[in-house]
Amino acid sequence: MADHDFPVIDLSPFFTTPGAGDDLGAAKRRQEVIRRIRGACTSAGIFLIVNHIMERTFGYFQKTAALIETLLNDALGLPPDLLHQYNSNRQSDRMIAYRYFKANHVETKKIMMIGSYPHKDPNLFTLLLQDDVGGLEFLRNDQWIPVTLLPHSLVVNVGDVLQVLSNNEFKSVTHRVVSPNEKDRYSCAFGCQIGRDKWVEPLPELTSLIKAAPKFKGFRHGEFLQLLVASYKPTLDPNDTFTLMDVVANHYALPTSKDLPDTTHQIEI
Ligand SMILES: O=C(O)CCC(=O)C(=O)O
Ligand SMILES: [Fe+2]
Repeated sequence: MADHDFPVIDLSPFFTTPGAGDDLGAAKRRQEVIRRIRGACTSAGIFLIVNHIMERTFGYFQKTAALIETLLNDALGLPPDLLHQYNSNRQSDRMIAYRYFKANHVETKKIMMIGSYPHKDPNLFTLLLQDDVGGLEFLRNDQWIPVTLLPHSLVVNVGDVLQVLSNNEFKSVTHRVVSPNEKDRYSCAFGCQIGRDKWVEPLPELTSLIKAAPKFKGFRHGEFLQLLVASYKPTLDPNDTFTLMDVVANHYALPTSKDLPDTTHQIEI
């Protein structure tokens, strides 16, 4: 994927006032947004949104996440509001502010990663606000690709839970942050989470109801999180290899999931 075709999705059709003229045009533009979100989620699992209403508060992230959840719902062709009903308890959502120190703050520059090791987000999706320093990268076809930097944009990452609910239609994206050289980097992540006791399995609307085989067996989210923690072996030793275990693919994929990616990436840091 070349830098210029990183999916950048303009949400302005969702902020026009109904009745303010050209409603038909706005409806078409909304459909086009949903089509492009589907394209981004079925391939890279990551995209940028622009022209949303921008603030840095928890409430703002919650509102934006609710809109994104609706768009993901529609992009999967689900009955209206189904993802919202599945995930109506918002108590697990969380917002984290990060500071990544520039590389020459650490003892050796051989340690490339000091902030975020390669990982997939264990949630429905994450919204990410980053500054202009850069360093966020995602994995596609075994290549690390920098996420395009655009002022006033938010990154949307598909997470593991959405990959399973969608029966592998949407891909959870592997990403990392490479520590900056010149300046410290600041970012803010909002995770659209589910509770630990929530049951996760491919949605019947995308399996039994359309006579498609489920590609994952069901699991309790808390059990999945435990396996995930046990499988993470990050290290600050530059000679070590960090092994990223894809818990979803390794523990829950059913033999029908022929199109699942490789289960383990060996990543040199
Ligand atoms: O700081 C970033 O850009 C990435 C943070 C991240 O990957 C996460 O919170 O899951
Ligand atoms: Fe992440």
